[in-house]
Order: sequence, then C-alpha cells, then structure tokens
Amino acid sequence: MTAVKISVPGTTANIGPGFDCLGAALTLHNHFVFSPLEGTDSTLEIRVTGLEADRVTADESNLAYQAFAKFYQHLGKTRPPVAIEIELGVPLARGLGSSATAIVGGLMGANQLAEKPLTQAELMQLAIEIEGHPDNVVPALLGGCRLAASEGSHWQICEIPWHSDIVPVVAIPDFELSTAEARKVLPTEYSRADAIFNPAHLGLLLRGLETGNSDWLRVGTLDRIHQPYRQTLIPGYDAVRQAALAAGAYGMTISGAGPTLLALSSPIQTAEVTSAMRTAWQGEGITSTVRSLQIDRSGATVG
Ligand SMILES: Nc1ncnc2c1ncn2[C@@H]1O[C@H](COP(=O)(O)OP(=O)(O)OP(=O)(O)O)[C@@H](O)[C@H]1O
Ligand SMILES: N[C@@H](CCO)C(=O)O
Repeated sequence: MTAVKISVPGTTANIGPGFDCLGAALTLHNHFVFSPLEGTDSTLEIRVTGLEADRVTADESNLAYQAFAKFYQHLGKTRPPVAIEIELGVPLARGLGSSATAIVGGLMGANQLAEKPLTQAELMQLAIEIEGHPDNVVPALLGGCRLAASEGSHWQICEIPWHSDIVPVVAIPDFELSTAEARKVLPTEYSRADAIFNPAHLGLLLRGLETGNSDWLRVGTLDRIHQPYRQTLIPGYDAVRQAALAAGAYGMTISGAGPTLLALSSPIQTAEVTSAMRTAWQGEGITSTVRSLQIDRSGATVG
C-alpha cells in the first residue's frame, strides 16, 4: 500500500444558537499523509509542519494517531506501524475545529490504509464518538453547513443552504482557549425562558442563512446557552462585536468554543468588517489575524 493523503477543512461550530448541533466547513485546511512503516523497528513516526507545529505532540498522544488507533480498535485488529506527516493550516485551540480535523484525518487515513472497510456514515459515527459532539466533525467530513440531530445513537444530518451573499469573516486572536476550558464555564441547567429562546433563534438563523435576510441573521445569531458565559473568557469580545456590527456585519458569534470571533458579512461590507474587527482587537492590545473565507463544499478529501 502506498501513502495516502487526506485534506480536512477547519470548521466554525455553533454559529450562535446552534450549540453542539450546527457547524460549517471553511476554506482553511490541515493536510495529513499516512504511510505504512516498513523496514524499521519503530511503530510510529510523526512529523508536524506549518502553523504552530511545535505545539502538536509527535508521539502516541497525537490526536490524529489516537483516532487512527481507535479505528483499528473498533475493527478488533492490530494497528499497523505508520508514519504520519501533518501540515497545519488550521490554527490550534482557536475555535476553528483543529481537533476535528485531526480526528477525521486519522480515521480517514486508517480507513484508506485498511482498504476502506468502513463507510462514510460509520466513520462519521466514530468521529462523533471521539469528539463528543457532532458540530465540527460532521462538516469537516462532509463539507458545507450541517445540522446534526440524534435519535438514540443514530444521527440525522441535514445540509443547511448557505446564501452566497453571506461571507464568513474569522477574527483569530493570538491566544488559545481550549474547548475543555470553555465548556467548564457553562451551566448544567437553564431556565425555561432560555430553553425557548435558543430553538426560536436557531430556526430564524437557519432561514437567515438560506435567504440572506439581514434581520433574521442579526437576531438569529443571538444565543443564551453558551455565549453569555464564554464571552468573559475572550478579552475584547464586546469591542470587536460592536465594531463588526457598526461596520455592517449581519451578526457576530463566538466561533466554536472561541476565542475566534465569527462575523457574517455581505460581500460588499467584508473589507470594512475585516478591518474594523482587527482594529478593535488592536485597541485592546491583542494581535489578531482576520480573514474572510468561504464555505468549503468538499469536506475531507483523499489524494
Ligand atoms: N492536526 C492535528 N494533529 C494532532 N492534534 C491536533 C491537530 N490539531 C489539533 N490537535 C489537538 O487538538 C487540540 C485543540 O483542540 P480544541 O478542541 O481545544 O480546539 P479546537 O478544536 O481548535 O477548537 P473548537 O473545537 O472550539 O473548534 C490541540 O491542542 C491539539 O492537541
Ligand atoms: N459545540 C462545541 C464546539 C467546540 O468544539 C462547543 O461549543 O463546545
């Protein structure tokens, strides 16, 4: 078997009220190459290059390898010696689904090397089990904007139309926030008012994403499940949000678990929104990279 190459897009999860169920794939990618290791005693070699490469472990604790190992454990087979090359284009622990890329990359690499015993749906199920929630791994695997809802252990996945007039602008600060930390600050119980607020706003958001209706997007990005609790972990959140809205963004949310902030903008306002978010963060003493992206339609690809 020769080497297999897998490309996996980063993602923006939640998009406001869609906590743990809605996410979209973005046009920034991590690349993985899996090669059988032959003619050596070693069972694992990992090389990481690209963005903040020194922050990713190159041993058995590596998340892409953990997913690779989980695949063989699921099949009840011994995992083969493997060399993994990882080229990072998705910033780590910033709310852009870097962990989902590693999980999807590791599972797909293993499936290819094993000559595809699992279907895409089975890989998706395993990926959701490893990540613990579907909103990053599903769009990372399938591409597009996806809503995931479970019935017992079975998942219904629905593609959400994303209007061409909506540009995702991501403002990525130069500090990390791990998903585990950002989940710790969430309450375990919510009021009835909050339980009503979120599904109403999610419905509005989905119609806003489909139609490009600016009022539905503005109101539909509001949320009471995670953002009110997490925004305190993101210095400059209020300033960047006000700047993005003043520059004409339809709405602004925390991307995934943060700290990246996601503005939804019309194409004509994108340059202004981008510059306003960068300047607002600069005013708080925080350096950021602000990029306007597109929705990745392909998901994880082989070759
Ligand atoms: N390409 C990769 N290969 C191996 N491990 C990775 C890779 N990318 C990310 N990781 C691991 O995932 C961790 C980040 O996961 P975390 O869930 O905290 O953030 P995220 O996935 O970037 O954000 P979010 O889930 O909010 O979108 C990294 O610290 C690293 O351990
Ligand atoms: N839905 C997840 C996405 C980040 O992995 C969260 O907000 O915690």
